[in-house]
Amino acid sequence: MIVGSHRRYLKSPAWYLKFCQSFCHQLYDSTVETHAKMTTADASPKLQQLVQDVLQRDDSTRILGTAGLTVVLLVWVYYHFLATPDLSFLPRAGKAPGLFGLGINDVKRDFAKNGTKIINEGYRKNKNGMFLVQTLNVERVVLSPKYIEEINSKVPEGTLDMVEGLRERLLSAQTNLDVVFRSPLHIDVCKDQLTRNLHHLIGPLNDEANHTLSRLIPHKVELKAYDTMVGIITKNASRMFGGTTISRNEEWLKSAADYSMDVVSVAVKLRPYPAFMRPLIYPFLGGSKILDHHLHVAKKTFSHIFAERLALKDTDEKPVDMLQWLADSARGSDRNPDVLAHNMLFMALASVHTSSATIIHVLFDLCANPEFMEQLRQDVQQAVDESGWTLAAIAKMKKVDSFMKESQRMNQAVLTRPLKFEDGTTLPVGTYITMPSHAVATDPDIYSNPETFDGFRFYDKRMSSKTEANRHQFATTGPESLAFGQGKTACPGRFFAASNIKVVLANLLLNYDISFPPGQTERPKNLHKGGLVRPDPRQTLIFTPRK
Ligand code: HEM
Repeated sequence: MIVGSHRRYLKSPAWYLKFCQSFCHQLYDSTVETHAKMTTADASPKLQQLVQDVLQRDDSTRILGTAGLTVVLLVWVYYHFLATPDLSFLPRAGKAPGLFGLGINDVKRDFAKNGTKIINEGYRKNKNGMFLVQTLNVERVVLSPKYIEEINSKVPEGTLDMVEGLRERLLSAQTNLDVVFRSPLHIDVCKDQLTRNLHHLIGPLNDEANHTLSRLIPHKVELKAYDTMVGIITKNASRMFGGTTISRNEEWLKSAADYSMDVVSVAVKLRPYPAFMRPLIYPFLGGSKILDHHLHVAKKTFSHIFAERLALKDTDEKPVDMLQWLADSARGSDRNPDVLAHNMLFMALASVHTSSATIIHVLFDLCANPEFMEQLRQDVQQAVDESGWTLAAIAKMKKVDSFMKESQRMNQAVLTRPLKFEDGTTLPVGTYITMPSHAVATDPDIYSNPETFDGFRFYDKRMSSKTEANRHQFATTGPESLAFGQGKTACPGRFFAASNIKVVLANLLLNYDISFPPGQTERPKNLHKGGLVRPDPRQTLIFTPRK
């Protein structure tokens, strides 16, 4: 029935897609039943039917069908028996898939719904060890933060693959992000030039925030927080990418704001298919055209600029922006304007929604705790009065920094980005490891009254002694603070993220009163899915310009 309809399905992409889906579901359903009936030695009727259907076709279809089925079965066997590391010796949190991964979709559905609870329970039971959990994509080993020190100091360089987890999450082989991930260029420029040049960026970031806010919110208005902040952050990030030419380019801004959601949405649609079928399916997904469009916009926006920037000599005066840092650092096949344009799309993916979600959480926490508003405003005013819009002023905004960190602590994703652990005494090659950032952030052994929002929790810690003064900052990472990942593999853009969010927040505080709509006093509940946490995109805020 299925393989026989092969040629007919091939006539139209939609039919072909349906064919692939039904083939997989048939195979999946059949194998589930085969497993359930293994003890009766009775093969699944659906699987039998599938094989019968193939055998009853004419010769050529039969040969093709049989060959196809054999390949599918071999790949499936490889995938479940040989390609997955054996982690069965570890304790597990949440439901376990059946033998050979059967019933895995139910387990994933359960994780989508109860991910936070599952991880938190796993952490409580295995605080000083590690446990296994089936997440929405792969199985991950969740490590106690006590391993951080050991990983950072003893694991040899190159053992942890920083990109592999992201590759898996974004299915980069199909969504074309492998062009970016095949080299560490995007990580290196963030770690090095972006962070080193922060002091050049504060003035332009402030200018951009002013420009946007004066046009977007000239009078009292109620706006959706999510859309508004994504718009402001995309413009500010784009100002750092390439000055006002980029930050005022509406076509690019739209792609930069939408790209990460669109990539994730394609990855979500592709994931149910076995890896070997994804390249066949991808071109027929609606989302693939949208990703092509974003890439087209990125090339149209950046490729001609990269061609000029690559030609600049070291003796030339060079702009201080992401375009130039990428051009200067690119080697080998990365020295290609189109490849660099693709890198810019990734920069948008890494920076826009992460920073937007952070500032939205901060605003929700501010509106729910308005008693902090005036003190934060004074913190900003004093720093700017003393040092102008400079990096020094940003560093002086310690109360704002503390409020941001407390908001991040309370609204943390459950899992940080996973890493591939290549050696070690316990975990086999190919294991995805991760840290339980939400469970740690709400652990009463680490934070007193963890359920209480205390905007100056980290400020008070910094003020408590000289040795603590430079710790507990928004961009500081450590076993107690996992939102940016850890150690050598921590987010390389976090210092820029901290400064940019502070600049935007400081401008909002100085120029507006911000509140929930009348009658609302509590922040909206976060949306949880599969261990990820999002601020509610439906929530509106009222912005009232201050005299
Ligand atoms: C509040 C905002 C942000 C948060 C919460 C955040 C969080 C993270 C996390 C958790 C990781 C993975 C670290 C790990 O492997 O343990 C990461 C990686 C990364 N982030 Fe950020 N990030 C933010 C903003 C930014 C910004 C503004 C940039 C660039 C301008 C950036 C660039 C990157 C890059 C290049 C990577 C490495 C990606 C790779 O492995 O290929 N991030 N970030």
